[in-house]
Amino acid sequence: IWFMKYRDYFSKWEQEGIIDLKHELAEVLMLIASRCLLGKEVREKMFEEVSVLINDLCKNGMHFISLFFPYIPIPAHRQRDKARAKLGHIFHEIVRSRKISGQVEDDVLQKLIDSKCMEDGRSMTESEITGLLISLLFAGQHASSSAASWAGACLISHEKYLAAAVEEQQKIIGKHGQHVDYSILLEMGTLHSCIKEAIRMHSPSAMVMRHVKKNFTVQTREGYSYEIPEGHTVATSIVVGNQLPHIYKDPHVYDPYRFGPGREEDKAGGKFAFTSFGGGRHACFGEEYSYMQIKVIWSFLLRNFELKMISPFPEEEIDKFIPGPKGRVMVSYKRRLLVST
Ligand code: HEM
Repeated sequence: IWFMKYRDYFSKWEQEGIIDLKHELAEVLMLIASRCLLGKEVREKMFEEVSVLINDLCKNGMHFISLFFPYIPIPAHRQRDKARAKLGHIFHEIVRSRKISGQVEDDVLQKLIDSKCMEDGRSMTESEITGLLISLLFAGQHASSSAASWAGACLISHEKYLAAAVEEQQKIIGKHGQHVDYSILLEMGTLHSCIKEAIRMHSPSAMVMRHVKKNFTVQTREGYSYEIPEGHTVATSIVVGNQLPHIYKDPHVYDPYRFGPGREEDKAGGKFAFTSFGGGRHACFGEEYSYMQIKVIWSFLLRNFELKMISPFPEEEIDKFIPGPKGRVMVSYKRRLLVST
């Protein structure tokens, strides 16, 4: 499904041209989210409307200030709340109409409708389903779109790794032709490392937070001890963690081979060395899904287009808690069809 969606989407590109990579990837990922998460009602009848509302939600609800003061009355929060209310109304209606008509679909929305509460076996209410669906979209779509853009910006700007990723695609085409499936995606080790390195350097999530349920002690590498009392909230910076020089050699250098055989700096660094997807019981459950969809996009683009970055390498959106590349990421493209080596 993903491969077909991407092929359809990118078929509207001309023989050659210039695009804003960030905008294109956000659009195509929204299409995928609407196919896999939201269901055919949104896809067929209200894709435009829902895309605009989700964009409003992401644009206005991702400021750092929202993390600490989520209800502070600022214009961005008013826009966010308006979009959330409208989305709530739309999903409420969809869930209600599926329940009344008995219509069953193969999507995440249906899984939520059919699920039962572990504690008392009851079904979820329409407003609980709506809330979960929106938080899934919020958690997934925006982070994946940021990661896919960073992955592209890093790849296109580093000729050595771009060439290695293209060569890997050529070898895979030699083995499997243009067909791509789950097991073929697993063979794309170089592309996987290029994406992972972009996510390490430009993590879509800035920090992970936990509420302390029991006192505990933290021991630092320098030998200092800190008591963390129950009731406190602790936060760890993913950005700092992913750049620690005792774990990552030359952490500011884009070097996808650091994850490869013989180095595996993330694994050698211990369980929590790579925290872009968090860790422990509440680690991101969309990690594998994200890598898969970003690999499908980038294998498709590498096979079908020659790409060149024509704007400067983007800065981070430091005022957002899911930071993407700041401004537009302008890329020129030319169609090609990659063949095996
Ligand atoms: C590159 C893309 C993504 C990144 C970088 C990312 C990152 C994160 C991070 C850092 C957390 C917090 C983990 C923690 O507190 O330990 C998280 C949680 C979560 N993510 Fe993702 N995420 C991505 C994509 C997705 C996708 C595609 C989905 C769903 C389709 C998703 C669903 C979730 C959910 C539901 C949680 C909450 C888990 C819990 O609290 O138990 N994420 N994600």
